[in-house]
Amino acid sequence: MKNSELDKLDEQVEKLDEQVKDFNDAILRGDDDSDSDIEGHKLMVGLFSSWAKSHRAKCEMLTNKNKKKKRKRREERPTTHPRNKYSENPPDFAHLASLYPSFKPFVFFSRDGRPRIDWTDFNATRELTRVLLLHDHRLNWWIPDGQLCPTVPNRSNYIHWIEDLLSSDIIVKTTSNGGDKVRGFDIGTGANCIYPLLGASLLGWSFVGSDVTDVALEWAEKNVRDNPHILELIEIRRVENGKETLPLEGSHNEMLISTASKIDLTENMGRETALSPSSSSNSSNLHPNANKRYCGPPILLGVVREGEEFDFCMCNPPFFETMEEAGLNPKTSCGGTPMEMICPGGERAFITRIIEDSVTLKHTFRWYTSMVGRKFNLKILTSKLWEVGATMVKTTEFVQGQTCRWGLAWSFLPPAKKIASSHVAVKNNLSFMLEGLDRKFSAINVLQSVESFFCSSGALCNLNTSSFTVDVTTTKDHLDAVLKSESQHCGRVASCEDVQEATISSSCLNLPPNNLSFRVSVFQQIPGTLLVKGSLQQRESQVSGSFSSIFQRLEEDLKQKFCRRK
Ligand SMILES: C[S@@+](CC[C@H](N)C(=O)[O-])C[C@H]1O[C@@H](n2cnc3c(N)ncnc32)[C@H](O)[C@@H]1O
Repeated sequence: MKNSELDKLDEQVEKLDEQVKDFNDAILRGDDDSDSDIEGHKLMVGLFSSWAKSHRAKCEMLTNKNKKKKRKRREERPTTHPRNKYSENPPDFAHLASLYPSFKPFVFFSRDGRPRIDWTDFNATRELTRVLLLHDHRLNWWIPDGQLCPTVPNRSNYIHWIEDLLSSDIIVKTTSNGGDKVRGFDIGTGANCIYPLLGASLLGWSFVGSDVTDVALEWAEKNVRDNPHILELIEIRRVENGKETLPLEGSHNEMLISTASKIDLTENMGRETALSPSSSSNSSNLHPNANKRYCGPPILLGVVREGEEFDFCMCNPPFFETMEEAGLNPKTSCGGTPMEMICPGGERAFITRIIEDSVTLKHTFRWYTSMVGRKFNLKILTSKLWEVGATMVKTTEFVQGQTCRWGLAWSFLPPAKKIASSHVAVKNNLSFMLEGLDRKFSAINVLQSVESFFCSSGALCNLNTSSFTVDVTTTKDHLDAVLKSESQHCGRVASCEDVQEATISSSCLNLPPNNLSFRVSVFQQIPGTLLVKGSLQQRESQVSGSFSSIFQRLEEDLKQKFCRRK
């Protein structure tokens, strides 16, 4: 409700109150109307007045609530990746216009004096992308009219997220790929070839970029050739279309098949997911496209060559099923032809095929990743990944203006054994695996044990069985007590691999003066394996050392209680 509407309600309440006053005066004066009439009117108006007041109060409460909700949503929204060139310095249109005359005609100044471009003008968005790639990345770039035009800040986020995945220790590192050299595979690189261009110029990665259409292949190759400094790093590869064809606009439904092929991933998945324990398989049947299968050209299988290995694959899939769906955002014009934007079954079918391929290709890639356009699909795809035995599934959110997309990553490599080790002591997020769990133990038993581990020292704990989390708040004294009591198990602790950390005593810890608040979450990985994650709520670096130590103690405690000795 707007403030002007609240003002109107105020006016009405005021008028009704005035009428009640008039009636009171009339009664006091003993006016001609019979007393009972006046009393009746007064009662009615009085009732109206109190109804209007309570209605007004409710409206105000709702308005405030909505405002708070909106503010909270804005604050909670993840921002640009911190290493993204544009996170602190968004593109300065006026400056770019002064440097690049071809960009100048597209820049205008709004009433508040800020330089703007018309996001619904394809030529403007294409020219912006061209000058940003040239100015900030020294890349020569162009695409023909109507082809999908990428926004540089947004595409950079995906590259930096992959960089994070590759540098994290959550899955074992493979060395077969020649040490530090990173090699990626961009599924559907498009005419714009944006990911290989950014990955090669920002980070020196090499790429295979695949595509199916002549125009994409021709222009991707041209964009690579026009940048001789990274020419050697990028190979553009044609996907042979074979017998299967991409849909013509409006005719895709006939091309969808619902019968099982080599692995039927469209079956119900009756299992909790790490993303949301409540996103059960049944939800997959709510969607009209639940069982539609991708039947276009090959994606990875048949395109990746014998003996090839990659650190990652990435994909900005054709998100939509129809062009009507694709053109839903009237606020921007980033182009996009049917071949780029749509596929039978939409993104869910396309990514499901990547998952199927990954089950066969397994360790050919260290990380498989894809963008996902709908949160609903993210949940379903995450379920599928656990079902097919991925050892690790990670998700993230990419926000660009009003558009929200998700990143999905998975791997079949073994998770790294000891994640809470000394070199990650300064991190705010820690995790470890509980492997070889006895059948009789579930995630709930582990959660309860986490709760009693901290509660026994007087720490405040809040166990939430629907989100599978325990929120812990400890004071310095509680923390001291936990660490002291645990150090009594020193004989056992000292015998474990990470002697360096196990010998830390509570007295030599730099305990934080204030409370330490963190969340412990438990996720089902595969049967008999749980992932335990700890997220520190504070950002101060001085508390993360204590957090790491306490988390290490928790790991020892849980492993002793739940894991079978090998
Ligand atoms: C949404 S566009 C992404 C283009 C570019 N990567 C980007 O982010 O702007 C999807 C691309 O996938 C391509 N494509 C569709 N099916 C494919 C397949 N089976 N293998 C490789 N590319 C495919 C389309 O031709 C299109 O260029």
